[in-house]
Amino acid sequence: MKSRRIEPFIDEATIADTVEQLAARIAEDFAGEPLLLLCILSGSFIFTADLARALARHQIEVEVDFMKVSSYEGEESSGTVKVEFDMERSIFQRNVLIVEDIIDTGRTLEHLLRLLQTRQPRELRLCCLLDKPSRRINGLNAHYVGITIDDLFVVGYGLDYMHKLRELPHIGIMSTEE
Ligand SMILES: O=P(O)(O)OC[C@H]1O[C@H](OP(=O)(O)OP(=O)(O)O)[C@H](O)[C@@H]1O
Ligand code: HPA
Repeated sequence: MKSRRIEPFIDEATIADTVEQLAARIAEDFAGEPLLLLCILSGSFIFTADLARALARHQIEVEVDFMKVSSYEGEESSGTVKVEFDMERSIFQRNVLIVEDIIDTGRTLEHLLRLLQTRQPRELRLCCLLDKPSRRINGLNAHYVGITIDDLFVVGYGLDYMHKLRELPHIGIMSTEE
């Protein structure tokens, strides 16, 4: 039977510093302007909560909305993103910041950005805590990137392995061994 091993990777203090630095940059760019944070469920729920509070410390008022999407490739559905459930608010002529825990291939975000652009936001930007650029299949880049990592499978701080381990306060590298 395979056993699961989780090796410490990014500790709580480093995550907190990273969130603070991201908030400082975002606050500089959106000073005095309203901002709608779009939390992409499920993995981003912890990051979004921390980012929203860090932005409040920088006097940025936010609204928070949620969306759940899944991307899939197949003969018929290639190139689409399935909206599992949509956000409540209109983004027409609003400043929107998509909040993601991780960008891997970039497939999910490429499709989501295309969909959201059709709703004509004033400004649409992307913030991710973790970025795995070596896995990218397209030219997608986030405006705000927390930490760039190698091609590793990471868990914790919202990131899951088979719907588990999201609750870990730090981020670990998961491997399986016989
Ligand atoms: O760049 P990509 O290759 O598209 O991968 C990134 C996506 O994968 C993860 O979500 P996942 O589909 O695992 O769902 P979850 O957030 O509910 O865990 C992550 O939260 C991103 O949305
Ligand atoms: O490294 C990862 N961990 C968890 N979920 C993910 N989705 C894309 N990459 C990852």
